[in-house]
Amino acid sequence: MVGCLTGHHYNFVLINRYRNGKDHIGEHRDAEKDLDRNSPIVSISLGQQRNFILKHGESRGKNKSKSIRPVKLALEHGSILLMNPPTNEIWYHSLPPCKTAPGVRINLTFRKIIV
Ligand SMILES: O=C(O)CCC(=O)C(=O)O
Ligand SMILES: [Fe+2]
Repeated sequence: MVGCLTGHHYNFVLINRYRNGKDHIGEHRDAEKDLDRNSPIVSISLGQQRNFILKHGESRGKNKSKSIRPVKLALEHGSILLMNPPTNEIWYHSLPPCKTAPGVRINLTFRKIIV
């Protein structure tokens, strides 16, 4: 299904389970060894809605060289988010804690690894 929707093939799925709003993931770029940089990364969200934040790599920290505003996306149940290349090279992403989110969220990310 994800392959049909996006026109790409994936051979790796990472599943994250966030028990409640305390569980979170800090700013990062996806950096699996041998991740195919030409393939989109597809994220499917199930359960509790949470915010997903994208921060431009040059607009982070004390020595930032640009002032590009972060992008906040509310990932609701059943949503599909595509990070097309080169998004993951340029932007960092995170799922911050959220006090008002009591429920469980499951996230699946489909990726392509060069084998
Ligand atoms: O849960 C999410 O929406 C993001 C997960 C993520 O960034 C990751 O597993 O690398
Ligand atoms: Fe990630």
